[in-house]
Amino acid sequence: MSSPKTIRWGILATGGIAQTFTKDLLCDPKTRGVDSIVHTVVAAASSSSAERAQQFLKDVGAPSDAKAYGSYQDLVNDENIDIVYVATPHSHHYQNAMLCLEAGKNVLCEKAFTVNAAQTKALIKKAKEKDLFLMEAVWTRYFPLSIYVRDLITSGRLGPVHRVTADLSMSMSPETSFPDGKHRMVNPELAGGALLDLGIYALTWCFQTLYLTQPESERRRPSVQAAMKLYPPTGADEMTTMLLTFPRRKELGGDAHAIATTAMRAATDPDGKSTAGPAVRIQGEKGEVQVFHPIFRPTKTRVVLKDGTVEDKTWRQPGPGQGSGWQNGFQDMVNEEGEGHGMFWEADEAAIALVEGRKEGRFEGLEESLVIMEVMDEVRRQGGLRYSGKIETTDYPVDL
Ligand SMILES: NC(=O)C1=CN([C@@H]2O[C@H](COP(=O)(O)OP(=O)(O)OC[C@H]3O[C@@H](n4cnc5c(N)ncnc54)[C@H](OP(=O)(O)O)[C@@H]3O)[C@@H](O)[C@H]2O)C=CC1
Ligand SMILES: O=C1OC[C@@H](O)[C@H](O)[C@H]1O
Repeated sequence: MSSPKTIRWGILATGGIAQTFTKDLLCDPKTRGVDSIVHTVVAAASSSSAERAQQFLKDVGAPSDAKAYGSYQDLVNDENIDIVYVATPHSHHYQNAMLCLEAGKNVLCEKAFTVNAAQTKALIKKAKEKDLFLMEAVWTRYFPLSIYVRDLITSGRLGPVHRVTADLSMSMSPETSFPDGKHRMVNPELAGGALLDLGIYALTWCFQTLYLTQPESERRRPSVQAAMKLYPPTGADEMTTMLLTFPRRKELGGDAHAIATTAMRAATDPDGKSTAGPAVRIQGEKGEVQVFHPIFRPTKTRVVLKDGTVEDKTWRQPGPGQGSGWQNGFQDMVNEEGEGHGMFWEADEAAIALVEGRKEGRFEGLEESLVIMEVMDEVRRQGGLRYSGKIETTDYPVDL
């Protein structure tokens, strides 16, 4: 067997998810059955200071020779980096990812990919022009649990799937959690709001079950009807409801419906024990598969079939992780002792793609990311949510 290829990561930004992701990168891939690659962190950059980047590298346990930069430009100039993970707020993804691509770096960029579809299109064009890898970091798509659910659909075990409902709602008060309105969840200057932050996971479940599972030539953009409730102090959306119709040929089951919902004040799982039921239901002619909250990092599925079958499964993340989960200003997530968080699956996918010379992820290609952005554009149009010109623009570079 040939020795594993080392992929050298640069981390752009040092906030909450950058920490969680980087700790996961440093979990040994062999513990999850991956032996063709290993990850290393060669540098991190903070827009605030090199000292902050240095502290970050220490906190995550990066190799002692990893470089700390005080600007994103310095990071992308580093010739020892194979791929950059972009972990800034939504508003900054377009400018930051473009900075990386312009400098010839492959990119894994946090969700939501960009603020709008035009920006996603421009990134795709640039990546193709430069022959670089580009992927939206929708980590959940790469979980074994997601692969299992998609296999249930494509194997025909559920029969033709006609409807999917998916909800990610958090049970919190924005007034209490974000009193000054500056947090990225509610701040329009950071492209905040429920849709781009949380609703994208509800859409992810609709898309990975009703779109990705279709033969490529049969995938069609769904039509959309949407309602949005805006949060008066800032104008970001606090609750968004989407009804999608996925066009499908009669022989493949005909049109399928999906309802994707997200809200700050309501709760998918009020008691934290799933007593209220599943967060996602994928319903076919022979029965359904259910996925339980939280749908960004689910650990539990249930298959319920008309023939009386009930199959429960628990999906723990491999380790050895640094145990902590993460804390993002309104919600803590504590992992089981020794577990990783689960962000390594997407990192493995990106690394393996680099080794294989692929330019996109397998479980959410760039075309699908673009269609999802188009859907979110339409939802925002119907709901009356527009961000400032400076963060909706495709101009580059723009100082944010
Ligand atoms: N996949 C997942 O599970 C999760 C994904 N996310 C996504 O990750 C991204 C970042 O979220 P999160 O890490 O929670 O956010 P944080 O606010 O914790 O971190 C964002 C970082 O971005 C950098 N940054 C650059 N410009 C700005 C600015 N104007 N305002 C604020 N920060 C800025 C800062 O790093 P520095 O000073 O070092 O430059 C900051 O620490 C978002 O896209 C979010 O949707 C978030 C949580 C979970
Ligand atoms: O991606 C995410 O997943 C978990 C949420 O709590 C977080 O706000 C969001 O950005």
